[in-house]
Amino acid sequence: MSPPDHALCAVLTCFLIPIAEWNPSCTPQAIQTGLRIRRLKFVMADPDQAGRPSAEWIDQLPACVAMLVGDTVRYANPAALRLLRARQPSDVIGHEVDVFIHPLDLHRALARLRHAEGGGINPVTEIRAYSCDGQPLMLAMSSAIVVVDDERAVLASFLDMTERAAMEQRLRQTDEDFQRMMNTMQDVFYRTDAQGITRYVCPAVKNVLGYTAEEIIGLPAAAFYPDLSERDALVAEIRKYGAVHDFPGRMRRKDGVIIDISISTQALRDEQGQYAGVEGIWRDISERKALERRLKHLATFDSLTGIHNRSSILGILERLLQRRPPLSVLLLDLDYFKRINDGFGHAAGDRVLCRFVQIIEGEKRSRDFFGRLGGEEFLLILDGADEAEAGQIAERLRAAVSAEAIALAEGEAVALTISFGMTQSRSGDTRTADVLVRADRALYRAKQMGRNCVCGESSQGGA
Ligand SMILES: Nc1nc2c(ncn2[C@@H]2O[C@H](COP(=O)(O)OP(=O)(O)OP(=O)(O)O)[C@@H](O)[C@H]2O)c(=O)[nH]1
Repeated sequence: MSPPDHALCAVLTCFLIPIAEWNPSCTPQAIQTGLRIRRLKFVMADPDQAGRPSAEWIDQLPACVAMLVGDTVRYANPAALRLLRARQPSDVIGHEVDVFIHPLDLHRALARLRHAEGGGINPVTEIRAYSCDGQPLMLAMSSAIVVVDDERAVLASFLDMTERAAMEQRLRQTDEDFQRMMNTMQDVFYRTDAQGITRYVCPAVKNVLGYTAEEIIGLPAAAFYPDLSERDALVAEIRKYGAVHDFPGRMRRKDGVIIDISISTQALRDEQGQYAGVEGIWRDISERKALERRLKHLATFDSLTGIHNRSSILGILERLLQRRPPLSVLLLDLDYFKRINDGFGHAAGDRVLCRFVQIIEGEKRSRDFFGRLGGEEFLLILDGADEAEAGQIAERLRAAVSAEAIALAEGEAVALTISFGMTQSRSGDTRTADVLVRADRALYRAKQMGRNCVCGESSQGGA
């Protein structure tokens, strides 16, 4: 094989092998044909006639082939002309090669084309190029020096990589966008496989759980749940509905602290439709949960004394009224409380209120409900207590309060007494007001009778 035969064969083989994979009609036989380079004849004089090789097989090649003499294109096969969007061969043939090469790649490309002085084959390189109508192209080019008709020429073969380059660029861009998004996310994006092993987790996991993504990837997601039944419930829900939104859960941080999270995630399916894991987001909602708990507490409990507030205790009473009697209700009102405020100040009055609540909390039964209706008026619900039992309990509470000299900050102490109005629920009671009106009437009588006593609906009260 002469050197030009060898060179063309090698240059074309660089591309024909991949081309053969794309186009089964391009067989190794076609590559073999490349050995007939000796029979190429080029008409160098007329550009329109130039480059008509006598061997027509080269015109049939799907690979783009061009021949340069000096820097001028002397031959381009139809595939090359199509790629360069030539309307006729003279759009390419007879032109300087630099017309078709991007200025930033020109130096490198020409150096490559001229490089094969030693008779070697230039390895494939990618260059940016232009078609005849100025469209940008990305070409993969290989070349070799050949001698044709005693003239030194460069044989170049190239493939259109424009689509692939654009696709790679899009992929790179998509990947960069994804990484940027992941790096700036506050929430944790994650993916597990069908076995629940964490396959991806974004860097935000460091802020949320205290672990780096590398520490977590490869571990079972279940390892971070303090209660496995919570994770099982999540997975069951995802398998059932395909996705969950704002699913409540908890996770254990690296420092052992349990945090509240919200999970929005969906099931992944493989090509056969089989469950392949989950992909979604955890959001650290510890602050939100703490705020919710705080708001709920504020909405339920009295801020000064910590017991049920008015709406909460009346809600409990309403609920208990639906049940069967016996149910007793005590209305408690501090006696002459205004004098304490006036004599020792409002802050001392607050201290007395708090201590009074502590005494009642300590004396009432654990099943009883105690709440502040407002000011110095309180409600105690004695579930399951009839009139006799309720009377005994009320008397015990009254005695406990009056027995204590309540200490004030200034080293002083004050005596406190309570008046009680007591009533029992009746089968016709449907509204809290029905019960409260009777309790209030009884309390009024207790006040009338000199205070520090318990009055029922019919009783005369006693202290
Ligand atoms: N320190 C304090 N005082 C309160 C609070 N809520 C209501 N009070 C006071 O409770 C007092 C209630 O006075 P009154 O309605 O005259 O009742 P009283 O002095 O207890 O007299 P009787 O109920 O008739 O025995 C008023 O001085 C209110 O300002 C509170 O949260 N803190």
